[in-house]
Amino acid sequence: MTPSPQARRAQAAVKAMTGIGFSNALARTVLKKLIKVYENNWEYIEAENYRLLADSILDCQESVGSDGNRTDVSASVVPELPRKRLRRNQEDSIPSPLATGAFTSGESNTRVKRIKHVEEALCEGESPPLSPSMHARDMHQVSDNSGTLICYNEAMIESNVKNFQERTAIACSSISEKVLPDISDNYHVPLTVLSPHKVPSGIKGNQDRSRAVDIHWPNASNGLTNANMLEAPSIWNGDVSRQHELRSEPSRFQGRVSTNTDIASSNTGEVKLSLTYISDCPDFKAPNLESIFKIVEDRCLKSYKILQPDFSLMNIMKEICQCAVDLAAESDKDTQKKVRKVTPNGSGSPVLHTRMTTSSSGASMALVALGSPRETVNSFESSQENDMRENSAPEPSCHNISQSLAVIPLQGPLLDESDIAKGEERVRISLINEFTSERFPAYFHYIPQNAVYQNAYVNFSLARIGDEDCCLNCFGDCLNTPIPCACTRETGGEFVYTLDGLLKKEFLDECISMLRYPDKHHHVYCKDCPIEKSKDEHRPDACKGHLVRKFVKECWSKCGCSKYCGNRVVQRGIARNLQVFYSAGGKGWGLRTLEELPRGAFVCEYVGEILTNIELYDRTIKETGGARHTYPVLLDADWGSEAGLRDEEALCLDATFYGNVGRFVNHRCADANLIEVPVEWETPDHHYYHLAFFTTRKVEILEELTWDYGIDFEDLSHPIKAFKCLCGSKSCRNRNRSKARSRAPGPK
Ligand SMILES: C[S@@+](CC[C@H](N)C(=O)[O-])C[C@H]1O[C@@H](n2cnc3c(N)ncnc32)[C@H](O)[C@@H]1O
Repeated sequence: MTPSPQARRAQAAVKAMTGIGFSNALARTVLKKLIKVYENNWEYIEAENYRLLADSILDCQESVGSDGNRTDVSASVVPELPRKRLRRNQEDSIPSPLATGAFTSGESNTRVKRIKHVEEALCEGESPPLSPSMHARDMHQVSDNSGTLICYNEAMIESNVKNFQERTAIACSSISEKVLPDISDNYHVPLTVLSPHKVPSGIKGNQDRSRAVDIHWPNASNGLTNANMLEAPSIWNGDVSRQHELRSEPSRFQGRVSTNTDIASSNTGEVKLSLTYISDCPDFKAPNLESIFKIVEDRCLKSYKILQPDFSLMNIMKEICQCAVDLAAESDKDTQKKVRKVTPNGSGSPVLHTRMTTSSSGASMALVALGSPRETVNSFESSQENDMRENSAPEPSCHNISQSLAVIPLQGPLLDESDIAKGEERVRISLINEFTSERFPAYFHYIPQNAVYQNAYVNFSLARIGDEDCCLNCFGDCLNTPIPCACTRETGGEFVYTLDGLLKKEFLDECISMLRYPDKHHHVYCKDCPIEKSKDEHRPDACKGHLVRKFVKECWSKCGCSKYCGNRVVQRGIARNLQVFYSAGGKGWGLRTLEELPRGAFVCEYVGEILTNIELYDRTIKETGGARHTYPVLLDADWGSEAGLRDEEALCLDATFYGNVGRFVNHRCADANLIEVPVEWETPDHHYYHLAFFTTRKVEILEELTWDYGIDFEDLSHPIKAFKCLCGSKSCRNRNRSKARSRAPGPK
């Protein structure tokens, strides 16, 4: 009788096993279990010349412990069904050690196969299928003549390696040809060093909340340190769910190297772009990433006739990130037909925020994608699901060296919809989008007070505050004393606040008039204007003039009054009910009030990083080619009063990366309901001061808060490109170009 196909396959499997020295009985027993567990799915059993079967038999042999006691074969030997075959493509190109006949049996065979098995599990992100009897010492350092292959710490093995992040050491290096003589070198060289706990250099502040990622670009010639290699698996953690082969055009170098470029995204929202070299040439060295970028840029400039002088591959990378964001938002729009109200704990829409930062040294870069990882994946899910199971992301392994660019999401919620200020303000400030699927604004770090970025000279010292600049002998509330204290010197011997904490009418009127009708007010002209210098350092134009602004001077720590003194309004922070909301009409996110505000009410400060003018220039021009809208505000209220302002004294506030709710206030030409007023307290020196928003009129509940950025929409030479104004004001300067006026360079 002709054996059934199933029987024929079983016979072949057993024959293969006896052929390499296993007993017929054991092979049959284990095979039976495998067939059962894998539900007759022979594909797994037959793969790589029955590698799974061979490994299971080896484990079975070991499970007959050193004490001679046999453990239950079904429980301990047969591995669980594999969840995903992440490296199938690569494995296909690598002959199985069994197939090559490189190993016979015995200890070295067992060891190498185990290594391979563990290594495969690493790449798949599964816990390595260590048998319970495997001794920690076996894996603590598995090495042979070729050097260290894999190291685990004992604790991890004992806990059956549940979590890769608990791993303290996994070091990989190439398996030498002595060990795997016929394995083609498959260079999958990581260009990146990924650490989810590092903050990009150049970014200061609360570092552990930021949880951004540093991506370094080591020279391939330097190679990766083992430490570098340690981190990659924990990030990918095996749940790569989606992979797109962007291009699979093997470009032949010296006839023996081909490359693959893949994009993969994981269930946790990571996006990984990887460039894989496949070479059978033993001397092949992966090139340095910067050189690759340079060549690609040159080629693009030539072949694609790209004209922008600031074209760079990094910008293209940023574009890719931006497209991912747009696509995610688009795809969500399609799936959500109705507008949804975002509730604090509600499940939101897919959104991926991207941001790039460059360190001042330029040696490292970070591409950070932020958002709701699960949802990000959802946005891609429907169409490509099956592809992803088949084509999985190549992962670094002992015989693979990988080069990759990775976009890593921050873990956990980034912005809290119930309080975007993260508890940093006296009041909660909620966030809502009733119009689009965008759940959060682009990433920024909330700070309630200004913070120096790097070089700005901001010196707060009690010694620098003279007796004439504080009210040492006051007590309680200065506003209640019959004679105005020394702190009113700046404002002509009068407090500018009413007993209700509002700006007095006369003071407010003058501030408004100054900004709305600048030509009627006094200007000063710098000898060496920092703005003009930042445009052209060697041949700066003459200063266009700066308004001499009116300052509010609040009492402070050196004063004798209490913290609740009526002359301390801005420094006590936000007291009104505000909300960040998605504004209709194309202006993006904005700020509105949830309570009625009287005229002259303090709303919030404009908080950001304190930068020197040069730093601002570097940030906006050198790093982004001027294409990005940042949020800089010049602190030029007193620039003209000093000849030869030093760079570290010509300051501005940039709320792009760090800021408070002030960064959401949109622009309105001429008749905005907020006005920015310079306020000093910690220093009498006007290089640095606070910018506080006060209402110019009564503002209704839910009304959007706006201020006039002072943009000259006609000044096309300004380094920071203006946007197309959608303020809707009758006096919009962008629409009535002839009426456009120049105030401070904009956006201010
Ligand atoms: C300080 S931010 C305001 C918050 C911003 N809307 C957001 O979504 O983050 C300034 C940016 O908002 C947009 N914007 C503000 N006012 C606008 C207006 N009147 N018309 C069009 N866009 C505006 C511009 O993109 C500008 O660069």
